[in-house]
Amino acid sequence: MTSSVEVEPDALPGALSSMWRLFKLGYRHEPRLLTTAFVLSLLSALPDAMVALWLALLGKGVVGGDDRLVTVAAVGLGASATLTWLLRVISTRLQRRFRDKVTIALEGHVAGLQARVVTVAHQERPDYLDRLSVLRDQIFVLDHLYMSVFSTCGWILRLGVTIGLLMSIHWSLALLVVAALPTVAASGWRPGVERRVQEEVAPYQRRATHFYRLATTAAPARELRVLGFGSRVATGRRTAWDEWYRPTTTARWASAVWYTLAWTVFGLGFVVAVVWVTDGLDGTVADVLLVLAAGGRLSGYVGATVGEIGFLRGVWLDGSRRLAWLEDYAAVQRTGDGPAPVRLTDGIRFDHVSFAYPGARDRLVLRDVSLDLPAGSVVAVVGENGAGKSTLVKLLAQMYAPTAGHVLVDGVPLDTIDPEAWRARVAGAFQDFYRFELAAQQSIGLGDLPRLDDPEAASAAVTRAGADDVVRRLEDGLDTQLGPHWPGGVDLSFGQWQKVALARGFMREAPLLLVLDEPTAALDAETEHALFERFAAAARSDNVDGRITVLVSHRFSTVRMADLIVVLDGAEVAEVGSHESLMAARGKYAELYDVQAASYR
Ligand SMILES: Nc1ncnc2c1ncn2[C@@H]1O[C@H](COP(=O)(O)OP(=O)(O)OP(=O)(O)O)[C@@H](O)[C@H]1O
Repeated sequence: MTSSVEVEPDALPGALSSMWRLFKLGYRHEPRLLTTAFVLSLLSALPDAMVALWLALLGKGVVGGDDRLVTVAAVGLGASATLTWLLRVISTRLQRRFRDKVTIALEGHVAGLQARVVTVAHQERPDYLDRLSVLRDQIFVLDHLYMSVFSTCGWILRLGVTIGLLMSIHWSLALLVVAALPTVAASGWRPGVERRVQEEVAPYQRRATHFYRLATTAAPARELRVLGFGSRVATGRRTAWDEWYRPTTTARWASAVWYTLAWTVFGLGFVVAVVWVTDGLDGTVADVLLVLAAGGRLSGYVGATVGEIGFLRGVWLDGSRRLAWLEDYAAVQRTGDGPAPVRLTDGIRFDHVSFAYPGARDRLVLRDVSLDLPAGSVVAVVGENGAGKSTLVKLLAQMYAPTAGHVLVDGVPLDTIDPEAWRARVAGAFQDFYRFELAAQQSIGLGDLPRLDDPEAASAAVTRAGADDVVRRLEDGLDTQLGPHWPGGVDLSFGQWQKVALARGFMREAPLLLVLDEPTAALDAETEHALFERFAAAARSDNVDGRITVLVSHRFSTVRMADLIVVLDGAEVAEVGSHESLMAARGKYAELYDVQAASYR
């Protein structure tokens, strides 16, 4: 068992180890394609690198009048050209196949990892979102890493052959590579600088994208028009875009200057080498031709190697490091492995629980909360907006672990229980529910995966959620496709979607914890009241498992029927008790109740 959900690997893992992990992943999915693509990309490098040798031999043959040598060199040149083309075509086709297949595997892997993380911090923390945005939005580019590594190896092989050819004239010509070192150094250093700048300004890029979506998608379209802030959105996008673009281009321009300086050094070195072979070594025509051909190609190869390594470090490697980080993150998030209880006998206890959201550690959202939720009870949580009600519910559902203190289930710390086992015994509906645009049967059945396609279970859940009227109006009943974006799909009103979400929350028949976090906010007060009356009655009569129902609501007419009411105020528990005892105490609850009751008079 690992210790805590709060262990978070903050730094991105090393580049080489991340790349190695990505290769192992590719090999696991496509061993043969990966190996063949790699070997072919090496093979296709060889004939190209040999061209310098054939040119030198051709020159020597022509100058010395050696027809045999001319023929050999000409055949060599022809064969090199043909093989370079042929191997490149085959290798490109193969690589494309490998990329298609590995992209599908990678997408599945990343989606699986993100869904497997037991907490939701990585989807709520801005710094993690920035880190993961590349993986989420551009997962398809990760497969370029493989190609980039293959090409880099190909270019390095060409470089090796070319240096060997130069050394066949004189060993010191290998020093030409030293003149290329500044270009290598620049390509190792500048992409890192550019990447850091990009990471710094990533929030602006996300904001620009957010504004773009605001301006171009259907959901905010009505408010955008009625409130008339369309032009503000456009200006906001422009500003965010500038905030992203300016530092990015400055860094790119600085890189361009450094690269130019580095290449100037190489150019000078090349000129010195040619002059030295001609004058210093009194080289033959073949030597001069070889140093010209090989040296010229050397610059091309160094350029390509450096460019490829730059891409590799700047883009592709970065993606693999993010993926490795996500893998580590998902791995340490595994928490308790203990079984979930079969039934609750005592209940759930908050023992001096404090909580601050990751990324905002200095702001306690819950402070030293101690609370007993007795088995079999209906508990209502009330408090003003932002008081911490939903956060309390998130801790109960193990979306987060407390920053301090413990949540105990029948005396057992919740973080020692396997989150999946615990969540299998949790059911509920939330105010920020998701509209699953599937057939109604599945949109509801998702609430209990093993019974996804079970119409009887879905119908029972619909009745429990008081959503019969919604299903009755659907032309094909539970078989109706929901969501206007799909063929034959119907859209529902917000309240109807909320009832579908509520039915989904009621799919599980014997949860130990039923969480209702303002799931009926869009329904009228009377409907909500009637619904909760039924829930409360069911919780009291048919509750052999000691199920605890936790209800978050702003409506006191609903809240008053709970056995226990918890009043949160400023991150702390202000009061706990039944409606009657809290009214008698004339504290915060009575004050809030009276305000609401007065508005109904
Ligand atoms: N993911 C998050 N990251 C950082 N802070 C958060 C996050 N979610 C909520 N908060 C903050 O925690 C505080 C409590 O939020 P919470 O959603 O628990 O309140 P609530 O009582 O449910 O409010 P409401 O009645 O409006 O739903 C708020 O100040 C909110 O800004």
